Amino acid sequence: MEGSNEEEGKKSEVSVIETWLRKHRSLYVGATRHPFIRSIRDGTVDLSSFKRWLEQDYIFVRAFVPFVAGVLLKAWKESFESTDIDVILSGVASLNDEIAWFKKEASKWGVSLINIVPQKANQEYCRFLERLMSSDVEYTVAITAFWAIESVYQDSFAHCLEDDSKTPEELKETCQRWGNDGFRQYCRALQSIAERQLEKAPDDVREKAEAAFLDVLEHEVEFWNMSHGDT
Ligand SMILES: Cc1ncc(CNC=O)c(N)n1
Repeated sequence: MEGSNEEEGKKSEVSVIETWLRKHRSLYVGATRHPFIRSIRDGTVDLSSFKRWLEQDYIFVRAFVPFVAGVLLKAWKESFESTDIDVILSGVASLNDEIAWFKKEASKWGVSLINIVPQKANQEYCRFLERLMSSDVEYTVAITAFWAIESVYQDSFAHCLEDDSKTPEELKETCQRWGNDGFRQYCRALQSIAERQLEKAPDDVREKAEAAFLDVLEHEVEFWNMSHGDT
């Protein structure tokens, strides 16, 4: 019986996020199985591409900190679940380690992190984050984008650590950073917060969140594209 689930107030079996992942499968795969990631996984990665990614990602991560702080602020104002704060705060804490890691990793590769020029794709991605920090963007939309941003990295780098991968030894630590089990669980925690918010959101907010999810995927593809160095 069509619509009976809703009439009885039951949740449909397929979650909102699962529905989106099915609907936008090719874009999701494009963001998580990008040629740059595939090249790490098959060991053919060009080290100048890797270094370019490292420099640009450091800039991105610095801009990501205030974004996550903004999500924290929205959670505090709009959510009645205090555990949301704990999950988001753990994200802030891991960014602190991450920034230290970037500095260490850059020196290992002889890359300088001062005076890096952000490429166009990076600038656009950072501008997108800034727009999401505006107080008129709902917590549901921001937490959905946050989940998507973290999950693309988790899914991409975990792929480079699968049993049959040929990831070069010197890149494994990078892949571990986002591909490890703790990060996977953190992404799942973000996903369940986003899902809970989406289930109770009005249609227009859910549509805005879906648009933000797609924007994240597109920005991630463009971000990986920068590693080619031809933009
Ligand atoms: C472009 C991009 N997207 C997602 C992440 C993962 N989040 C924090 O580290 C990242 N570092 N860079």
